Amino acid sequence: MAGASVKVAVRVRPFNSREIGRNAKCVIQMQGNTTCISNPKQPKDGAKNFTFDYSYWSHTTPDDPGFTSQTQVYKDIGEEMLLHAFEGYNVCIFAYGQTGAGKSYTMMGKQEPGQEGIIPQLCEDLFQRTGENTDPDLTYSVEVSYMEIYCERVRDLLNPKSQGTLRVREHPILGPYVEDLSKLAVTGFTDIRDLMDAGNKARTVAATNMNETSSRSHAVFTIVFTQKRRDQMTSLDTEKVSKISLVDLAGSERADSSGAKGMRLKEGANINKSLTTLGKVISALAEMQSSKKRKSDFIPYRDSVLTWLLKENLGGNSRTAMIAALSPADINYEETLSTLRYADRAKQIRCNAVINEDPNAKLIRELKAEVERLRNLLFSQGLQELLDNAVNNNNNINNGPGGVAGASPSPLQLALTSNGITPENGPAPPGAEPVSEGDTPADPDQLIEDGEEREEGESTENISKEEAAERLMETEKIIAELNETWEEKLRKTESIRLERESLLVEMGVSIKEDGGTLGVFSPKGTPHLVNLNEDPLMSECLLYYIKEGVTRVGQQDVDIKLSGQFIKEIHCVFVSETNEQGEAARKSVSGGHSGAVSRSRDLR
Ligand SMILES: Nc1ncnc2c1ncn2[C@@H]1O[C@H](COP(=O)(O)OP(=O)(O)OP(=O)(O)O)[C@@H](O)[C@H]1O
Repeated sequence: MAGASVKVAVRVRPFNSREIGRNAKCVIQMQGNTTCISNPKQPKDGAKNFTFDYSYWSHTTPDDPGFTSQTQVYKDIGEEMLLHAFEGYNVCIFAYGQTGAGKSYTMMGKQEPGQEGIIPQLCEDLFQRTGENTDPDLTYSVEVSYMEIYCERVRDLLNPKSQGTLRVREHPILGPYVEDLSKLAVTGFTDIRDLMDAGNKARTVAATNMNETSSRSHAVFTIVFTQKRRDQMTSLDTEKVSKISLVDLAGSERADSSGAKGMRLKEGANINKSLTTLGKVISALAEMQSSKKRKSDFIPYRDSVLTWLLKENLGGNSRTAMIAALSPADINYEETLSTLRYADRAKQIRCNAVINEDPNAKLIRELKAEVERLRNLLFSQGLQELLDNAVNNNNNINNGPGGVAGASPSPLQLALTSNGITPENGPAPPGAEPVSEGDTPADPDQLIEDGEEREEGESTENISKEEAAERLMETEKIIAELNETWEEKLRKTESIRLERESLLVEMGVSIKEDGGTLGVFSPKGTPHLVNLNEDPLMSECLLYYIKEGVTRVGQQDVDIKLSGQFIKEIHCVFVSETNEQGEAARKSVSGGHSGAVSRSRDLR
């Protein structure tokens, strides 16, 4: 398995209504695994051919023999990656492409038969397979996290309490990770589907509140899949843990072609920072393969949060697949060509995946050794008294879980803070306000600085007492997390679920079914209107359900009349975001609009 290439697929979608309205021409052709793109402006320029592991033709309808369905894409890519996860490898599937090219459709899809994307199909398949297990010595556990990276900041999509930005940190043993990102225990497909829905909803709501659109953020859905086998003779357990990372990247269009201005342009620059860095990482990895000269420390993983967190998946310990989503339309020729080139480069990346056998025992051993080293260091700096206190009181490290990680401060934390050791960038001191957005951004510049000061895996010999104290707390917290029992994880998941539900009700984003009324409710007078539009360039309908009656949106009155579960009438005039020429597209809607209702059903 070592040295396997990144699997690369491209997929072309049908024309959307805007493209049909403009009489768009299809510039993509596919034959076997070859994709051909022709330049609409310079037919003489000749067509360009690219070969990938898969070229998926989804431009037509299922009755076309060459058509590739959601099921087929899952079978080729999702299932293969899931099987690698069962073998114990880390796996990653990421979707790349211009806004509206079909990334979310391929990854998430729609909640309609035959329209589910890779993520729900993979989750269902995972539980189908684990449910078929008849070996009493083999048990499985599944944990899920879902985060969004927007403008280089990380948000937890599953934990309503986590309102601000999470810190991206580096641990000398574990590598890059997101501090305090919730990892929720799930016991079946329904659990995971509910979390997926909750996360998608949180993503849309957050985007609406901040006047963004979800196409500007990267969404990373992670499944930690653990297989535990009991050896009857020794009564010892061995574990294989694989991390399944499923990534829906932000739209890849360049700022100038999306007509972005002002704030949008700035956002674009930040998003492009992640995507540009991803491009640089892919190029550097490809070059490393071809020249065999450069060392991996040349790869600019640290230059963006996205590449830093996906480090293992890009050329490291992972089996990785990339799906590039293509627009078929002539108007998008330049962007589509650039997507094809990007995908072509990704083909050259090779990853060195290894089976993650028994990492917990090894990890805990290594982490304990690290704690020992750090203690010795603090001891040598005259902090013996502090350490004695901590050792006497702290049973987190040596005697199993002393409580849920991230809950109250440990005796060691208290001892360190009472001795005035609260490192500048360390965890918040006990009783401190939660980290608010802007306080500790996951700033890649900071990551670079950190990297310059402390190289990966560097020993503890040369670090200051502040750093040692910080690292000690960090390691202690990680050990507590690793020691958490499955029951504790389930309890934590349930309490977060209850919090999430009550928060959504408070925010007015909930579904109430009293005699068929379906919508977004507002018990506290908070916004009645949630914009669930995913694609600003496709101006079919920007406004989604609300309460019956007139709602004022900016300068607009939106008048909605309901009939059972259907919007009977909707009257409004709205100005969409800029179209690709940078003009504001104005459109009025009136009359019945059942489409809006079917989208609002996605809120369920
Ligand atoms: N293969 C496909 N078959 C049918 N419809 C598709 C396909 N791919 C995309 N679409 C439709 O095209 C629209 C845009 O797709 P999608 O939202 O997946 O784009 P995206 O690349 O994720 O955009 P964004 O960057 O905004 O998230 C959606 O309405 C989606 O349902």
